[in-house]
Amino acid sequence: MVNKTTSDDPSTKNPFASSAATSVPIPSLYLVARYLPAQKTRRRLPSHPAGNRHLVADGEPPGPPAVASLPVTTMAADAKVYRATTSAPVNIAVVKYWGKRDTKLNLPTNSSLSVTLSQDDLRTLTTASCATTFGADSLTLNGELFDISGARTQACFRELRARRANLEAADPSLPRLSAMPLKIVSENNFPTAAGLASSAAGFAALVQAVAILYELPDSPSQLSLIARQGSGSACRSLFGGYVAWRMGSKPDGTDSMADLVAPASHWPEMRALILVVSAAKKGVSSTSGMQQTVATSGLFQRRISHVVPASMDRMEQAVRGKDFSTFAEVTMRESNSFHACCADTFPPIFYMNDVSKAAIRAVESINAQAGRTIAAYTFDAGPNCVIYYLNENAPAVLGAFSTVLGNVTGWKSSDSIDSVVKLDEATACALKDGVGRVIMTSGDGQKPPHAAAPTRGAVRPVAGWLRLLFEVFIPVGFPASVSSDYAAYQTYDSLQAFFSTINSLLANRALLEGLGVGDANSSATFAMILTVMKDATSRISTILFAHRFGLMIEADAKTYRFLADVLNDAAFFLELYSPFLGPYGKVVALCTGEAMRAICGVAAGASKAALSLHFARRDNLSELNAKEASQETAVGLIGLVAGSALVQLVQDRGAVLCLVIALVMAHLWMNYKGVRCVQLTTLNKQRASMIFACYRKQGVVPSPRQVAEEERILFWNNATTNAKGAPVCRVDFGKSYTDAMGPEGSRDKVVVVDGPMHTSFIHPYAAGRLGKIKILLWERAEAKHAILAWFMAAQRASAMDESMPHGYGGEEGARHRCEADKGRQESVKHPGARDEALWRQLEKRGWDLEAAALEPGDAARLCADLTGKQKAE
Ligand SMILES: Nc1ncnc2c1ncn2[C@@H]1O[C@H](COP(=O)(O)OP(=O)(O)OP(=O)(O)O)[C@@H](O)[C@H]1O
Ligand SMILES: C[C@@](O)(CCOP(=O)(O)OP(=O)(O)O)CC(=O)O
Repeated sequence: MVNKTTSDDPSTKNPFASSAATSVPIPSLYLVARYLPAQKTRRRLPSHPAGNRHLVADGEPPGPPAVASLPVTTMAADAKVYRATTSAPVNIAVVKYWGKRDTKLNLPTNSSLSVTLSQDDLRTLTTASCATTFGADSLTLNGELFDISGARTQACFRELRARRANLEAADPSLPRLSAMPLKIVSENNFPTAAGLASSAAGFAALVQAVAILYELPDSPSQLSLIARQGSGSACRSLFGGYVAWRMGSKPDGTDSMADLVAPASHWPEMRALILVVSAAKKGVSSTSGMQQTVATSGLFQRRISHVVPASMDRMEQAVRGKDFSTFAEVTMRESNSFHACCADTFPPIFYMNDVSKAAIRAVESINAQAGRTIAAYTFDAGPNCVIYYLNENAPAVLGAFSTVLGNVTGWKSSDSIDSVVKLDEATACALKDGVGRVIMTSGDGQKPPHAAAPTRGAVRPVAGWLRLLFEVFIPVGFPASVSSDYAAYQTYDSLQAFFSTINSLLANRALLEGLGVGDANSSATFAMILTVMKDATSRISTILFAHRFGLMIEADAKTYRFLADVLNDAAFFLELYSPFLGPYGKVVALCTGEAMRAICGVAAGASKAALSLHFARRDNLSELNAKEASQETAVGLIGLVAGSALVQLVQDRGAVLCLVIALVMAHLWMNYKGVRCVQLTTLNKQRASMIFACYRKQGVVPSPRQVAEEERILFWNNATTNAKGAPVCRVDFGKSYTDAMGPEGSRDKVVVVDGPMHTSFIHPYAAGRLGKIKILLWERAEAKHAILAWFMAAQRASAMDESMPHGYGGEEGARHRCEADKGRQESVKHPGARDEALWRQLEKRGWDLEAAALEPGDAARLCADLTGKQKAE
């Protein structure tokens, strides 16, 4: 698969050219290989809006990751720039590599084992190019030229060139890339040389990018032999998941390579929290530090002969058996053993500082309070702490740290953060002072895209195609990068798109017939007028609907998403039957159908945007939208093929009608199932009422999933019921003071009650007529106040009946409540809107208390004037 591009091609603009600390999700469509005419690449690329600090002399920033390059046959070899891009993950060892037995070949004194971290959060992005016109080999790292004369980089270049040269010798038609100078441009989106394994991701990406460029057929293990020579730990970054580097015993190092212990999918619950204590370059590099240890530490000898072999065995078993407690114990012991050897080096090396030690104390305290090992710390050659934990323990582990480090950057959703674990004062202070940033990530690190380039005409293995399909249609980092309801919703959404495509084919045929195609009595002028009218109706409907309902869609996204398709299907029927109507009937049917479709377009677009916002968990909204479009397009294509066959087969009107009815049913059913499984966490009127009713009855807040199961998609009855279960009141937000007070004649019956940041206007209940509570929020009220006001109104309404027409809001209600409370013990008091327990549970259950979904539309606010009276704006 070849993409011939020029620098004018937008895809050559660097989507990643941002500051080194920025974390940008990596697109997973890796099939990009580029052959650029040299004169074109010399033109500067347009500047990146965020600044082009990473653009290099000839405008070749890293582009999107790639896996394959194919030979170019149309241009003279010396007129081209060959280029490939890839990305590689960071790995953090749980059994540490420390010490070399051969410094030239980078052969270790012990085996090691690591967890590959997610590329969504930490990655190196590298572009390798070669051209005869390049002056010499070069490496630009994070925007600056980097010295590549070192033996390790040279060893990588040499090995890679030798392998390419072998390919060229076997097939003389291949361009002689091995003879061309190499230009490497690389970016790390995390601190370099600060003990966060930048050399691992850096050399893995370099080797992989050149391997792709050279189309080397080598496996990751074979490439790990080369990456190892750049930096030992880099050999493990050529794999995702849990990876061992076997030390080997051969003097030439041909058996010192990495292999996969278990893929990330084997233990996908693994998470990592990194406390960035220092992003500065460390004082003693790993390379020199480990050799000082080898030369001077007595402890080190025991480590390599006894400690590590035992650790490797235990760790491999722990990973295979998904035994976190052993995994954690070995991880922490290993980190301690490695740093003890550093301290035993003469002169001693200290990579950890007081903040690192506070992090260790924090982890110990978390484990002690949990009563079992739920977190494990480890430190590479620097003070930054990596804490491994399982997703199920995220609340306890993250909660403990977020309580003290809540103000540093890097926290993702606070959904599951619950601070049950408390850190002692001294530990908390040390962490607060010393941790500058956190990185929340997981052990689902993807390996770099595989370099084995398919030769032309070669058959891609089935697994490869499946992976490619997965990457094209599924968001990067799935399932962690999306909410848990994403997969189910998208499945139903794709199915509904399939049925809808077939339906639209049938409707289109009817539409053409409606316009007069195949009708000898119809004229082109009639068809044109009809088209113009349809178009005008569509545009006007779009504008009117967007104006009237635009603000309401987000709060009731599920309802509007479903309604959109109901309208769409109604439009199908109108179009389908338009050919049987007279000219005026046709005009009315087709224009109405068009208006419905226009409204469907606005409602579906806006509600989909709200749903995507809910699904996106890693700032990946745009990617989700793009993937959604891809999914729908692909399903639409399949639908087109199936539909075309059906349209041919089914011509009879009766059969068409039956088919359309069946398809519409299937389409609506899929839609209904789709929206049903979405577990929105915002509190709209229905969800807020359901939650509060449940809390009042049972003292517990239901989860978003439980609410989603019960929630009405259409026809929600918004009347609040009283203790006897009779509907007594409607609660709503007032549009203005006049609206809240009601008509002049009945204002004397309205009871006005102030609450926290809101005022309720209570219109009494009477037999046969529902009461009404209108809420006006005060100026500066926030989403939480709106929710509280809603709960308080529901609570007031719950006591309404003939004897208490204003519920708890009126005098009689207040008296009643006081007496009732006096007679009751504290413990049996009815749960109420202001209970701390309610708000704690709301947060714990993951409800979003910051989103203003209760007050769709233009919200009115009360503000106090100078005389102290209140008025609505
Ligand atoms: N993107 C990159 N491309 C090529 N080389 C890189 C890249 N990033 C880092 N390196 C190399 O790795 C070196 C840093 O390695 P070093 O071992 O000192 O730190 P680290 O890997 O961040 O920490 P540790 O290995 O202790 O976890 C850099 O000086 C550079 O030579
Ligand atoms: C502490 C470590 O991170 C050491 C990493 O050392 P490097 O791989 O950076 O060393 P060189 O081979 O000299 O480049 C432990 C580990 O990753 O296993």
